[in-house]
Amino acid sequence: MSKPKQRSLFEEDELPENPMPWERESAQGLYLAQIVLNRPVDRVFHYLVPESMRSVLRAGYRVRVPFGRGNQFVAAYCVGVGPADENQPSIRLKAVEAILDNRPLFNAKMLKLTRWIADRYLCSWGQVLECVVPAGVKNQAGTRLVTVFELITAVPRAENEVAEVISKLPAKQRAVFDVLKSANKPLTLDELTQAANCGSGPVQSLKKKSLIRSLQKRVSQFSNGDEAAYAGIKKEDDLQLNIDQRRALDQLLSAIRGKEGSTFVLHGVTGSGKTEVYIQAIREVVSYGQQAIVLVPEISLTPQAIQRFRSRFDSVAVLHSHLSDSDRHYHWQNIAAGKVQVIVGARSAVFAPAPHLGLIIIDEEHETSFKQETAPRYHAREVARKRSELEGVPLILGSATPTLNSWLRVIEKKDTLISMPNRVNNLAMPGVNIIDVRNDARIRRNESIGRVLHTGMQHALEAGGQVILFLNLRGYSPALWCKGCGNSVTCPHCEISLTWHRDKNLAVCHSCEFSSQPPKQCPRCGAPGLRFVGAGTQRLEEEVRAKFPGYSCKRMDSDTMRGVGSHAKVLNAFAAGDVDILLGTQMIAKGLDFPNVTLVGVVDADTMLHQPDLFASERTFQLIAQVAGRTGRGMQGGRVFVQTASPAEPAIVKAAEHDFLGFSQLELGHRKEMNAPPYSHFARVILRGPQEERVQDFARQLAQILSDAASEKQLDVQILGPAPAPIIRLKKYFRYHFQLAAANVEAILQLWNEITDKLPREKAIEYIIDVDPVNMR
Ligand SMILES: Nc1ncnc2c1ncn2[C@@H]1O[C@H](COP(=O)(O)OP(=O)(O)OP(=O)(O)O)[C@@H](O)[C@H]1O
Ligand SMILES: [Zn+2]
Repeated sequence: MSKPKQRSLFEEDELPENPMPWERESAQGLYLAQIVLNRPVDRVFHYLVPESMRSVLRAGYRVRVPFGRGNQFVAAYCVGVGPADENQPSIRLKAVEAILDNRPLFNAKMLKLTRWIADRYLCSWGQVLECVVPAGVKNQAGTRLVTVFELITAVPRAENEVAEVISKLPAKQRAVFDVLKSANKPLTLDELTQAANCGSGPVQSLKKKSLIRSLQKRVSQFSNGDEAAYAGIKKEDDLQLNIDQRRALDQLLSAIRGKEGSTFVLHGVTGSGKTEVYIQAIREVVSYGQQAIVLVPEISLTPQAIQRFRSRFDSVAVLHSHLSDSDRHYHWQNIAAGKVQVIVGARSAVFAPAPHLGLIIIDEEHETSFKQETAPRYHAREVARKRSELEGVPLILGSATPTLNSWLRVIEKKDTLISMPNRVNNLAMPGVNIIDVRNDARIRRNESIGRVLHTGMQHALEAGGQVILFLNLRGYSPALWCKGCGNSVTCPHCEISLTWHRDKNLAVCHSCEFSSQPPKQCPRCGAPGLRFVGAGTQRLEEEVRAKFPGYSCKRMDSDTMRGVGSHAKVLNAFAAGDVDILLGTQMIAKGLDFPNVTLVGVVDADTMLHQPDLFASERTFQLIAQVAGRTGRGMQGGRVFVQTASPAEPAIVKAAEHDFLGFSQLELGHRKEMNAPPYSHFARVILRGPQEERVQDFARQLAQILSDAASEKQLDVQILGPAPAPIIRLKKYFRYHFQLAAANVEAILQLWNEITDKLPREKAIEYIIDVDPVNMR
């Protein structure tokens, strides 16, 4: 693998002042661009820079180059330019064919950051760069090329000659000429003919006389989405901070003023007012003319959350997944031009091209959606950490339930803890009751709402409060079960139970979206009469409507929330009190701040618990603590009922006690014993292919090679597995996996880099590597 040379990689001013003799020599001859492509191979290619591009082309530009034997033109990224060095054979070099944008897409810091991601997550630089630039920017969405006309000023003719030609122009041509002259900028044909009140003839004549010329110009036609976004939003003053908030802010301000690239873990209980602290910290950097990036989970990009930022700052760009290419391009340009104060967005907003970044914030830092599941498999938290270091700006990781990863860094004093242990306005944390449903007659009858939760809901609703019910399974029933053979019906392509969606009468695979009419007989044993067992949100909704007929109920899950704006509609209705009971999946678990919610029900706390997953306990704790946090945010207080069949489970008990410290101590103890993350790093190699045996064999082969290489190179990396992946069959492929485990991630990276070129290939078998995986399926 040819690693790029650091010397001429970034900006020209980083070149050594006194080049070596051979460099001086070749500098007179060849000028080369270092080019990376969106391919899985991490290699830098050298291309000649034609004379005409020399003064323009720099690192950070997107270019078009001929590639491969057929010399197909492909888009690629220039990561460095400079004179060829003596090792560079000059013959047979191809040349850059075109520069694709009129300004570089990356500055030196972004190039360093993306190079770091490629190294840290074992993918190619080109893949990272490709992922960082939105499609709308690449295809220049929302812009078009138009022909414009301008005066030719530098004419190679004597001035009096020109004056004479002009004085002899017919009236209409003269009018066109004068319009252009007084406009002092290029005009389109329409603009020109309208202002000169003529047809296109005179324009063409002037062109023939070489007095004017036409050229192509790219113009934007962005619809001004921002005005609409700001319509109806009243500007609001910052709140008066309470003591905890004040203390938190002061700590942050001193880091901001000291230009420290350090990380703060803001551990504030649910409802402690973290957002207000973020806002006032942003206020400081905005006052210096700098920008702030706020990362939030996609599902937390609620209208309520967006409004909180828009009501405080004049220009907030919200980057969510429903943006059109053109809107995304518009925001990118505005951000790059420094016109945006605050960028709020999901994972990929960590790459926002803010020119004067002052602060990065990650809210709900425990969310797994900050990890990207396709190449480049980066974690936005780690990328943000690196970016903050490179830019010398603080990073804030906020959560009521920080990850154990972040928490260990606090314990080890690598990051700084800021605590906000109390809710605002002296509100109490809600009381949480753990309900053991093992002996509940209703649950035994296959209902979802047990006796205690039912009574609780009744009281809350009668007192005029609102209720949130949380269930992490969508669909009607998560399984179609056969009495005959005791199996449930699985997807024909995946080893996953089909979920019955009653509204469409379809059995759906939640992994590959395969769907079919539910079979009448068991596909395995042929017995008739399959039973729908268990409950998802659809069935829960039905039960709620039947049991609480006088109250209005809305379901929020990815089935009901497909349309753009559907999310906003339901939340607005809930805020207005038009909805009494809101039920749903993860979507309703985070960030919502509705003071009238007096009861939260966790319908089944065990769904997360029994996953064959290292993080099952941590996720269960986070989820319950977060859902519980949605209540007691007003003067009426609030209660939480957690239904479970494992009432003694520490993750559940600690969440019920709002005891993050206790939970983290316990769980970190376990992890340490097992030498598991965050005490070690994992990289997961996942293989897939159409034939199980061959996938298994190949997995063994790879694992052996890696294990041999580790002992040969004396790298302290353990190979765990291979074993069938928890979902052994997915989308028609059989899957096996193994882990590389080490105390330091560098050892894993080094081992992989040593061996990756030498790994065998097997037709029809693909494999990937996922460093610091969060998804173990
Ligand atoms: N200093 C303050 N005075 C009065 N109200 C405040 C103050 N700070 C925040 N609030 C209000 O408290 C509520 C909770 O704040 P916020 O949503 O920021 O909490 P949070 O810490 O982010 O909670 P969660 O982790 O549950 O999302 C909001 O309605 C906010 O407007
Ligand atoms: Zn499937």
